[in-house]
This record gives sequence, structure tokens and C-alpha cells, in this order.
Amino acid sequence: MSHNHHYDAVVLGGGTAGELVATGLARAGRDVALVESRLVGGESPYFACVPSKSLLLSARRGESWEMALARRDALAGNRGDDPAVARMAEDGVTVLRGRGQVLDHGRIEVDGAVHGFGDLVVCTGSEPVIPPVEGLADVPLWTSSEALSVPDLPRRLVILGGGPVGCELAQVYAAFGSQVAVVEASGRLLTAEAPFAGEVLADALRRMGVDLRLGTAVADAERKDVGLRLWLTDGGTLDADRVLAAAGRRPRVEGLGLENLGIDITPGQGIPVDETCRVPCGAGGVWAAGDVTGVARTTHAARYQAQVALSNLLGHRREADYRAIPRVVYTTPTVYSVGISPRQAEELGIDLLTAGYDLAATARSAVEADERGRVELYADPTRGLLVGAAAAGLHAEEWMSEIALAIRAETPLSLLADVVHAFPTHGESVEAPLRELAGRL
Ligand SMILES: Cc1cc2nc3c(=O)[nH]c(=O)nc-3n(C[C@H](O)[C@H](O)[C@H](O)COP(=O)(O)OP(=O)(O)OC[C@H]3O[C@@H](n4cnc5c(N)ncnc54)[C@H](O)[C@@H]3O)c2cc1C
Ligand SMILES: NC(=O)c1ccc[n+]([C@@H]2O[C@H](COP(=O)([O-])OP(=O)(O)OC[C@H]3O[C@@H](n4cnc5c(N)ncnc54)[C@H](O)[C@@H]3O)[C@@H](O)[C@H]2O)c1
Repeated sequence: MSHNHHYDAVVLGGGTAGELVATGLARAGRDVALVESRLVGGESPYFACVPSKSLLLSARRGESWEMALARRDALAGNRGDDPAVARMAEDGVTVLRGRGQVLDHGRIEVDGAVHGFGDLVVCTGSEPVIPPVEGLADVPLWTSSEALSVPDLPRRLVILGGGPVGCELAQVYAAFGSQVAVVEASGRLLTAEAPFAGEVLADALRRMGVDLRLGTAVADAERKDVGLRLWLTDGGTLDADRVLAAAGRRPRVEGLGLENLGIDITPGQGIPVDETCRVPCGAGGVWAAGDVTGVARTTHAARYQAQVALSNLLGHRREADYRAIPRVVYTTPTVYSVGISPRQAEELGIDLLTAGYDLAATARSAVEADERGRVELYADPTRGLLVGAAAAGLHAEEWMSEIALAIRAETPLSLLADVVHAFPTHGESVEAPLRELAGRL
């Protein structure tokens, strides 16, 4: 085994989080290597956020499948990472291609070569969960990566899971003409979010012809001469040409050699990090950011954690605050959630005060000729503060940002209730619920 260079820091995994940390360290003058086994840039630009948002927009615009594919692939850089690698080189980051595995503190092996490091930053992301269903391995199966990178448009598609991935891709494939069914084990879509949000989305998907099978799961799968058949636990069956597993993702923590640093790894669970994104372990100098931490699995959360880790690595103490990280499903209508959800409040024993407003009552809805949607705001009466919100409505990802700021800044409700919104906007919809909450507290 050859022994190579000693780096001030090695960043393991070159996705959103890894790129940001590596670039920041190099710009600060550190000698840094980024270890990446697949594509520098990770999931988001090539297989996740960018291609899915591109297809959703093409669907909304009524483009043809061919146009949508051309646009998707161009935005995803045709899944080539030369520009990203060139950017790394410009910033002074050494890119080490290959699978990295930590040998002990200070040494990592990358495809047979050993490199030394001072600090280690683990940014290995997450991987899709394939439900343990009898026969599923024998049928044509996609994960979101294939669904967002191959050119096929299946005639009949069954999606396992009605979370953000399942809902976004159900809308995409239904819009372009696939016959889509979604099997969701819990009783509703977007289980983690406010119930009304899942209902608004279910209505939108049903109107597009999506067959929603809620409160049931797939028990068995079998390949047929043409396509496949799924048997559901409620006794139903579904025939399809392809199955898409959208049943969640798990932090990628195995096979990285982290146990050699004394880090307690539990398969399926994130690497534990403290508020500075440091991994508490005997070895010291180990950090983690992004999906691998299991804290908040979005690109903006990965960037936030990467910035926190970077700051601390450079000696400027910074603590992460996760109270107002938005969770967005970019369907039409958008589902936007931030802060505490009603389900989390129940788990935490918080008795939320809720005030809501239907978007149909705004002039903007009349202008848009689209009356779908609602906003709900949640306050914690014991603290007298806004702690969460959910909205389902056109472009809610844009006009709900002020609520994220209000939660993060702990802005008094009396002040929020005095904010004036432009007319006619969807943003006006938060005024009445804010006044109501301010009056009740
Ligand atoms: C279909 C889909 C749509 C999404 N849409 C959105 C969205 O619209 N907005 C949003 O905010 N989030 C979205 N997300 C979530 C978002 O993609 C992730 O939160 C984000 O990519 C996480 O970034 P990361 O840096 O933690 O991991 P990744 O981007 O996954 O990067 C990890 C990298 O580590 C590499 N790696 C792993 N192990 C090793 C190893 N041993 N050696 C070398 N390299 C290794 C991998 O190859 C990978 O490149 C979506 C996810 C999916 C699946
Ligand atoms: N716009 C975004 O920000 C965006 C978009 C897509 C994904 N993501 C991220 O990607 C992650 C993964 O998303 P996801 O939707 O795959 O996961 P998820 O965990 O959010 O949802 C998975 C759903 O599948 C259901 N399920 C699990 N096993 C099942 C089975 N055997 N049969 C039927 N249903 C089953 C679960 O009940 C759950 O509702 C999320 O954490 C999310 O943050 C973000």
C-alpha cells in the first residue's frame, strides 16, 4: 500500500456539504483533500433537487417529455462533474477519486493509497431504503436516482412511499402520461407534516389521475410476462411496468471505517454531532455535515451544517440552530413547512395554538384562477411565540420565508401582526392568522 501526502483536513464525500467545507478550508489556506467515489457535487445537482425541480417545472408548463428530458439533462450537466472538479482545483482542493475508508485517526485509505489527515469531515450523504418486500428484487425497480436520470417514461408506474420523493415524482410521471399509483403505508401523504397539507396534495394528485392507496403496503411482488404484479396488505393488487422505491433514505454510515475512530455507528441512523457539527469521539478533530448526520435531510440544511462545521474548523465558534429549517415539497401546489409540526408538538407534549386561513379568500387566488391551499400557523402559548407553520399553495416556497425568519428571530406576535403585505399576494394570507394568534396570547 502506498503512503501519500498528509493533509490538514480530509473531507470524505464530495456532495453539497463536502464541496462547501473543502472549498472553504482551501480558501482559508488549508491543505485539503476531497474524497469522492462517484460525482463531485453529490446527489443534488445530478440525481435529486435539480432534475426533479426541472421536471416539475416542465410538467407545469405543459412541455413535451422530450423537451423536459433535454432541459433536465442540460441543467444536470449531463451528469458530468468536470466543471465541479475544475472549480475545486481553482480553489486549491485536491480531489481524490475513489472510495474512502478511515484506517485510524490520521490515516484514510482511498482505493489502495493511504493519505494522512489532521481533521476529518464526514459528508457521505444518504442512500435510499428498499422496503423488504418478497419478490421486489426480481421486478424492474427504480430509486429516485434512476427516475431522475434515465429517459424512460413507464406506461404504468407504482411508487412505494408518499413522502416528498414519492409525491414529487408521482406528479412528474402522471403529468407526462404515466398511469401512476402511490402506495403509502400510513393513512396519508406527507405523514410528518400537518394533515391538511397531505390532503391538499392528495386532492391535486387524484385530479391528475393518480391512484392513491393509503394505509396499505406491498406484501409481495412478482414479475409477469409483461410487467409485474404487486399484492397489497389490504388484499388489493396493482399491475405495473416499473416500481419506484421512495420509502425513505438512511444516512450512509457503514463501510467508512468510523468505528476505527471509536465512533458508535448504528446502521440506519445518523452520525451523532454536537451543536458545532463536531462528532463527539475520543479521536478529536472529527466533524460531520449533511444527510449523514440524519438531522435535516435537505440541501439547504447540508449547506447550513457545512458552514457551521467550517466556521468551527477555522476556529470561530458557531452553533447550529435547527428551529427554522424549511421543509418543502415542490409539487403544484407547493407544500411548505417550517419549525414544529403538529405531530412533533404532540410528541413533545406541546399544546399548540393554531390559526389558519384558506388561500381562496385572497384576491391573489382569484387572479391566479387557482383557489387551492391553506396556511396554518402554530404558536406555543407557554412561550408566547410562533414556533411552526405549514402552507399548501402556489409558490409557498417563496412567500412563506418571512415565517421562517419570524420563528428563528423569535419575533413578537404583536409585531408580526402589524406587518403589511402587498396586495394582491398570497403573502397576505398570514395576516389574519397572525392577528388571531396575537389576540389569543
Ligand atoms: C429525489 C430527491 C429530491 C430532492 N429534492 C430536494 C430539494 O428540492 N431541495 C432540497 O433542499 N433537498 C432535496 N433533496 C435532498 C438533498 O438531495 C440532500 O439533502 C442533499 O443532496 C444532501 O447533501 P450531502 O452533501 O449530505 O450528501 P450527497 O449529496 O449525497 O453527497 C455525498 C457524497 O459522498 C460520496 N460518498 C459516500 N461515501 C463515500 C466514500 N466512502 N468515499 C467517497 N465518497 C463517498 C457520495 O458519492 C456522494 O457524492 C432531494 C433528495 C432526493 C432523493
Ligand atoms: N423538496 C425537498 O426538499 C425534498 C424532496 C425530496 C426528498 N427530500 C428529502 O429526501 C428524504 C427522503 O424522502 P422520501 O420521500 O424518500 O422519504 P420519507 O421518509 O420522507 O417518506 C417515505 C414514506 O414512505 C412510506 N413507506 C415506508 N415504507 C413503505 C412501504 N414498504 N410501503 C409503502 N410506504 C412506505 C413512509 O410511511 C413515508 O411516508 C427526505 O428526508 C427529504 O427531506 C427533500
